[in-house]
Amino acid sequence: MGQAGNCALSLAKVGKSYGSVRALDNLSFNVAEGRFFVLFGPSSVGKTTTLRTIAGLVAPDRGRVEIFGRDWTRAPIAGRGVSMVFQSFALYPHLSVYDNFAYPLVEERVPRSEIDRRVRETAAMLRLEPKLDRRPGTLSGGEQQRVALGRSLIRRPRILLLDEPLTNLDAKLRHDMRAELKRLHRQFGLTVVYATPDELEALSMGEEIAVMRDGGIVQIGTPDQLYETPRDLYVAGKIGSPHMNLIRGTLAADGAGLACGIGALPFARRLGGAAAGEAAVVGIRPSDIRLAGDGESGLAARIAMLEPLGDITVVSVEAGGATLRMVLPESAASSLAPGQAASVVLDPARFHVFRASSGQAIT
Ligand SMILES: Nc1ncnc2c1ncn2[C@@H]1O[C@H](COP(=O)(O)OP(=O)(O)OP(=O)(O)O)[C@@H](O)[C@H]1O
Repeated sequence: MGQAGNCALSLAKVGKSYGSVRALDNLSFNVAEGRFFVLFGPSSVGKTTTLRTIAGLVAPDRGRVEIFGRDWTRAPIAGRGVSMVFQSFALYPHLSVYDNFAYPLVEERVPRSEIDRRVRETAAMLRLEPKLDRRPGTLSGGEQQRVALGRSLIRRPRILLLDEPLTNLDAKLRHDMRAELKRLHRQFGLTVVYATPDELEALSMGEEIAVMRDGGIVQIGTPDQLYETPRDLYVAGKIGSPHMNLIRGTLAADGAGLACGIGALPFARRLGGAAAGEAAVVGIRPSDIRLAGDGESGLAARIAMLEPLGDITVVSVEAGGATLRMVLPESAASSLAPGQAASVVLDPARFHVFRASSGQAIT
């Protein structure tokens, strides 16, 4: 975790509509200074509109935006100390890397010698010193992305907004840039708000992740919190790969288990606050299912499919009309074959139980 200091950014009940489209709906969250904060959700969920609202490019219809304790809801863009890197890098193609970096400072009428010092400092930070004379068109995608970052960083923003900055890069470069961004964040204690639809990016970079849906936030937490205690089925389905297995059924009269197609699933402990006979969904992570040991009783199943992924294998089994996915070490899966009978054990201590009606977790 970054140092949880002052509140760098606070959005309270922000709303923004475009005609009948509610881009942002009662959106609230705080970001502590120095934090790497991720807005995570699929396309059209409102991530870009949120960033544009923070940057001052969008005026919200309702709510309040505070940056370091000051109200910026209806204030102009300038002076916020916020800089945004867009998904399309939007570099000046006819200018060298040096001049792309220098441009924002020239606009701010910073003295020439100071510009030169900061351009070189920024280039060093992004390992772009040998490329300063080149034009963007002659750089690789990753280098262009670093130039776009540099152009934002050179203004020394207090808050850096990144809108799906790695989308246009190939897989290897994305990996390198994730590490690069984390390094920059750590080294300079930047406050970052990072929008992405990519689960891996969100989990690997975010110290805190806001899971967005329909212009609002469903849950905010650390990667561990979202993984261990998803608030509802939406979050449960978005965090964790392969996805959580979902088994539908009805709650037993004593709240101590689920009656479902694969039989009675006893819970590790009785659930309070749930009605007997209520339709419910039990979620089980693929890593919380294993093969039964010798002589151990388990659920009768049949191997349906094996997906080897190096060290681990994703094994799909069929049991009682349901398909369950489990993750096994490669060594444990190597002797398995599709069609073979298997006995599997589900860990009741790791069950996640949700109301079928609302999708909310029952705790
Ligand atoms: N200027 C605009 N005019 C009309 N509708 C808009 C405008 N900006 C955003 N919207 C709509 O608001 C909703 C949220 O858009 P937004 O770009 O914030 O989503 P997003 O989560 O960033 O999506 P993506 O991952 O595809 O970039 C969408 O339905 C979008 O079509």
